[in-house]
Amino acid sequence: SSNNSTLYQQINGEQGVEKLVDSFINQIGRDEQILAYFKQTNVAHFRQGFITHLCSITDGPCDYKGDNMVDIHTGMNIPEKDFNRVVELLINAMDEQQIPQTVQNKILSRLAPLRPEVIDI
Ligand code: HEM
Repeated sequence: SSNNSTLYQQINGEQGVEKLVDSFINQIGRDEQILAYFKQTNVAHFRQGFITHLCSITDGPCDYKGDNMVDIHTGMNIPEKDFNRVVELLINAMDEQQIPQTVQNKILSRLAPLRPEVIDI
């Protein structure tokens, strides 16, 4: 059982997080509706920031030092529908990386509280 390991270890550490974020970015690249939000984005910067943030919220050895979620997403006016779509794209990426369902659910439950920091601001 992996009950004694961090969520970060359960997604295969640094290499696992990098692969997951690359799959996620690929998913975004194939979704016109969501891709539109990223038109002005430096993808390399987004990739590194998302990797560090994910490492941090899965109790990995990272300290996310980027802007907070509210500051980053303010002015994007993201509706709930698009938030839900991004969650779907992340699930697709986790499926692609064959992350077990139980582990996926734990990751999603750590992202859920951030919802009000991202939606409609
Ligand atoms: C819980 C959900 C979410 C989390 C945890 C999250 C996290 C992040 C993080 C950590 C970054 C910064 C990466 C960096 O350091 O540059 C970022 C940037 C960004 N996010 Fe989110 N995000 C979420 C939901 C969304 C949604 C739903 C959208 C759009 C539909 C979105 C659009 C963006 C865009 C466009 C950027 C890049 C901003 C820029 O160009 O500087 N995010 N997000």
